[in-house]
Amino acid sequence: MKRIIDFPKMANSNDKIVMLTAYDYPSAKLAEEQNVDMILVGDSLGMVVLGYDSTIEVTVADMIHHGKAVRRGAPNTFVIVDMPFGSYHGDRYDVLKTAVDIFQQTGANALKVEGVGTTLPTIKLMIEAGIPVMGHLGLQPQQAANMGGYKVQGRTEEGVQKLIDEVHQLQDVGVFAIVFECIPTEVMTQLQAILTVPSIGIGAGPTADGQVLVYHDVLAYGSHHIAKFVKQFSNIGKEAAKGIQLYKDAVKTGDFPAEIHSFHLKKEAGK
Ligand SMILES: Nc1nc(=O)c2c([nH]1)NC[C@@H]1CN(c3ccc(C(=O)N[C@@H](CCC(=O)O)C(=O)O)cc3)CN21
Ligand SMILES: CC(C)C(=O)C(=O)O
Ligand SMILES: [Mg+2]
Repeated sequence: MKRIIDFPKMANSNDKIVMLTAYDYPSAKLAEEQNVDMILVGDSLGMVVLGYDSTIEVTVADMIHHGKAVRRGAPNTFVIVDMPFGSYHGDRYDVLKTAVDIFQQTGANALKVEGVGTTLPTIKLMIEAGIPVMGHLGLQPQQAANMGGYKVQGRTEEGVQKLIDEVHQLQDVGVFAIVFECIPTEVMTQLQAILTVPSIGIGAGPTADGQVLVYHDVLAYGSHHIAKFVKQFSNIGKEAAKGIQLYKDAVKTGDFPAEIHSFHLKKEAGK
């Protein structure tokens, strides 16, 4: 497991950063084999893997459980683990303990936290303790209940100013990159003028230094809601359904198992 992997230094370069989520051993292995630049163990796992209808239900134990599996599947890729809902808004020394637990147990290269506000001193403390932190601005799914749902952010002058302030705050305490979720393309470009760390967009247009998407969205695996910013690059769900149907039919008809799948008693010598 590689604890020290240089974060791709691609801010304002033409080489885009490719980030993909993964939640278990096989998804992480596939992502690493295709050389994605970074893997995010997103708390979106609550929705696409565990079947909750928000990320609120996801626990620190869930993140550690899935983070460890991802690390086993992708030992040589830069892995970021999301801090889940409610795990980073308390006393900052309590939060540091939680962050250290997730960081140590998963073998992640960095942790990600949504938003800024009162968590700013906590983020600073985590970074001082040696945990690289990735920021996450714009739409913050853990705040959906406060934001009136999964809505595009930064569409008003006020909203843009808020984003500018938040970028400065995060950069000043030393985050190494920031995810921007669901903001207008023009606003992303405007923010890039003040950004000194790489921007990773999801629903933030084409100018960001990198892009991130959810594994199950990219591969059309599962029957979850598909946001406007998603492009499905293959259709695993359809392939999986086909395989299950063929298996079922083969068992029903008796075509499976065949002779090559069967075991026999050893033939005794002389018989
Ligand atoms: N499968 C999946 N993909 C994700 O990207 C994702 C999750 N799950 N779960 C956690 C969060 C939730 N996310 C979401 C979910 C829905 C929208 C969405 O539908 N947004 C509207 C915007 C409407 C508007 O304000 O105009 C859209 O139409 O895309 C956006 C982000 C992103 N994350
Ligand atoms: C959508 C990405 C950025 C995320 O935070 C997640 O997958 O949880
Ligand atoms: Mg997340």
